[in-house]
Amino acid sequence: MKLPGKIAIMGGGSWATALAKIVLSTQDSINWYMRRQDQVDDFIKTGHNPSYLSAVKFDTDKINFYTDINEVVKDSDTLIFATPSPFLKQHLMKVTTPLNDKFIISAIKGIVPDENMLIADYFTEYYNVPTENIAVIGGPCHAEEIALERLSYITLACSNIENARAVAHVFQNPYLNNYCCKDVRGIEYASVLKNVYAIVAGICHGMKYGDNFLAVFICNAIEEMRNFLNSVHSLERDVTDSVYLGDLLVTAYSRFSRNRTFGTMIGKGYSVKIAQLEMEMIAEGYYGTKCIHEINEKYKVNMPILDALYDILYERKSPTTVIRQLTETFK
Ligand SMILES: NC(=O)C1=CN([C@@H]2O[C@H](COP(=O)(O)OP(=O)(O)OC[C@H]3O[C@@H](n4cnc5c(N)ncnc54)[C@H](OP(=O)(O)O)[C@@H]3O)[C@@H](O)[C@H]2O)C=CC1
Ligand SMILES: O=C(CO)COP(=O)(O)O
Repeated sequence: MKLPGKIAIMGGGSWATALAKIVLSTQDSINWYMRRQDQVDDFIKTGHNPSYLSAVKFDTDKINFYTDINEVVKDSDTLIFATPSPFLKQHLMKVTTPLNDKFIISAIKGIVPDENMLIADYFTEYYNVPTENIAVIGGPCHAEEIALERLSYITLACSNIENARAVAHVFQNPYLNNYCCKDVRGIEYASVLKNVYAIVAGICHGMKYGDNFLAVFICNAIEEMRNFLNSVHSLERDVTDSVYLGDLLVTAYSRFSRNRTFGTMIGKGYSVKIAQLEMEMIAEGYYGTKCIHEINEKYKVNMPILDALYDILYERKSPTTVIRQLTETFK
C-alpha cells in the first residue's frame, strides 16, 4: 500500500472543505467525493464550495471531483472520511469496491447510530479494513478557523504509529500542527463525549448559567470522560492533552459549535424536534448521547452528565429540573 498515495476527501460539508484546503496545501492534487452533482457543477463554475466555507477559493484544476463513490475508491489510496456520522452508513452501503487495501482516515467525530459502533470498528467489522490501516483525526479544530488559517492543532491516531507518521506530513502547514499517538478508541470515544458535554454546556448557557458555572461544569465533564475512557479502553493517556480536554473546551465554548448551539436552543425552551429543525446542521451529540448511554449499560460508569442529557433528550424530562439536580452532584 502506498502511503499516503493518492488522497481522496470523502464528503462535501464544512470539515471536508477545510480538509481539502489543508491537503491541497501539501499535495499537488486531490480526489474529492461529494454526493450531489449540482454541488460539483457549481463548485467548478465558481471555484468554491457553494454551500460550505464558500469564502475559501480553490484551484479546481487540482481537484478531480466524483459523485460515484466506487470510482473515487478505485482511483485513491488514502480515503479521508468527513461525512456526519449519521450518514456514513448510507454512503458506504453503495461501496462495492474493496476497501481492505486502502488507508482510511476518519475525521468524523461521532459514532454509527443503531450499531453503537465507533467509526474505525465499523470499517474493520463490515469492510475488513485492518486496524493498522485506519487512523482517526481528533483535536480542537473548527473548520471555520481553518478557513481563516488560524493556528490549530490536530492529533492523528493509528494502532500502527508508523502509519500515522507516514501520513502526518499531509496535515502539516504554517497554520496547522499535528501530533501522532496510538489511542484510536480513546480519541473516538472522547470525540463523541465532548459533543454530549457541549450540548449540556449549551443548555446551561441558554438557561443563563454563567462562566463561573461553566468552568465547574468542564472540570466535572473531563472527570466523567476520564472515568469512561479508563473503563472502556484502559491505556496510559493524559486527558488534559488537547485531543481530549482541548476538544471539549473548544466545543463547549465556541460559537462555531453546532452541539453547543443545539443545546443553547434547548436551554432557551425549544423542544428537541424544533431545535433540530432550526439547526439545519447535525448536532452529532444527540445520537452520541443515546449510543454511549446504551454502551454504558455494560460498563456502568457513574456518568451523571450523560444521564442528565439522556433524560432531557430522550425521556422528555424538564431541562430546568434535570440541570438543577445535576448541579447538586458537582464539586
Ligand atoms: N465542522 C467542523 O468544524 C468539524 C467537523 N468534524 C466532523 O466532521 C464530520 C462532518 O461534519 P461537517 O463537515 O461539519 O458537516 P456539515 O454540516 O458542514 O456538512 C454536512 C454534510 O452532510 C451531507 N448531508 C446532509 N444531509 C445528508 C443526508 N441526508 N445524507 C447524506 N449526506 C447528507 C451534506 O451534503 P449536502 O450538502 O449535499 O446536503 C454535507 O456534505 C462530522 O462528523 C463532524 O463531527 C470534525 C472536526 C471539525
Ligand atoms: O469537533 C468540532 C471542533 O473540534 C466541531 O464541533 P461541532 O460539531 O459541535 O461543531
